[in-house]
Amino acid sequence: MSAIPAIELNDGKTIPQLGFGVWQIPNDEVGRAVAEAIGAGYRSIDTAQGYGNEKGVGAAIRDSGIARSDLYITSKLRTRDQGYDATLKSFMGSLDRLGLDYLDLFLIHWPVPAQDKYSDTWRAFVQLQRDGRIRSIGVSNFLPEHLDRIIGDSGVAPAVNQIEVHPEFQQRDVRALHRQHNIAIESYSPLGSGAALDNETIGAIASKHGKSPAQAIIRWHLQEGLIVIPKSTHADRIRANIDVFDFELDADDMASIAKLDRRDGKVGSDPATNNAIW
Ligand SMILES: NC(=O)C1=CN([C@@H]2O[C@H](COP(=O)(O)OP(=O)(O)OC[C@H]3O[C@@H](n4cnc5c(N)ncnc54)[C@H](OP(=O)(O)O)[C@@H]3O)[C@@H](O)[C@H]2O)C=CC1
Ligand SMILES: O=C1CO[C@H](CO)[C@@H](O)[C@@H]1O
Repeated sequence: MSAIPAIELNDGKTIPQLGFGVWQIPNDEVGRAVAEAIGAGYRSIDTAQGYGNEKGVGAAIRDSGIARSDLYITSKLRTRDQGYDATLKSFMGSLDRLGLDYLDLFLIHWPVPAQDKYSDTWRAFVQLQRDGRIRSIGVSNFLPEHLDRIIGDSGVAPAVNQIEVHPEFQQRDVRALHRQHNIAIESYSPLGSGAALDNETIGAIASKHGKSPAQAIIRWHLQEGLIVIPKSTHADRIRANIDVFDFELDADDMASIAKLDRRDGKVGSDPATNNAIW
């Protein structure tokens, strides 16, 4: 089993570059998937309050027998709990459901500009980090204007912005801006929620290396310096998605994938307008 590389964050902490996402895995099924993932060598798990499966994730990590310090657990604050006091309370709910006394990473799930609470919410995140309850604090689905506002108001830049990135939606201009603030990008829906797996170019590159399309795409994220959190409920796919450290995409492969970027390649919601209950 190859070691998963670590990415250094702007707060001096590190995060495994490859983790396991659990969106759409029900609470009573997530334990089996997380156990498979940990057995396969994943150490980082990405959940969210809105996924409704923090309890199942917590039980699985306790049952795994892996030391807490060797695991990296991320959750995300749901939209309806934004605001300074509500955030402090809601975060304790996550710890309780997960059965943990700290999180490695906690993210504001969506900025939801219409409710205009994300700056106060971020101040609560900064406080929770100072109190030692969260190792690293970050955001998700934040656009550059949302980042500017929280950094301006608090003086603290998030360590991570978790956003949609995959070969058909590469966000190269946004990624360049993040590099200026030294904010790491975590690619969500890294396989385009499955949609990017049928791409012919990806298929040809995968065949050339004797790998699957998912493995070729995950390798692309790693070589782009992105943190990547593919999801699967199938044991064979969970294992295959981490078996990506014995090959390398070459410059031609990377150049071909760069051309797959499309303005309309997005599979998730638009952060400027999304007011979903997450
Ligand atoms: N912050 C945010 O707003 C968001 C965060 N996320 C996070 O990102 C994670 C990953 O994104 P997600 O949208 O789930 O989608 P992914 O891009 O990880 O794709 C998952 C889909 O691909 C399939 N799949 C996975 N591996 C393989 C494989 N090796 N071969 C064939 N098919 C495969 C899965 O099917 P199957 O399960 O049947 O194997 C599933 O349908 C989420 O679980 C969540 O943690 C996602 C969306 C938004
Ligand atoms: O985390 C999430 C899972 O996917 C959903 C659909 O794109 C998102 O809305 C949500 O933020």
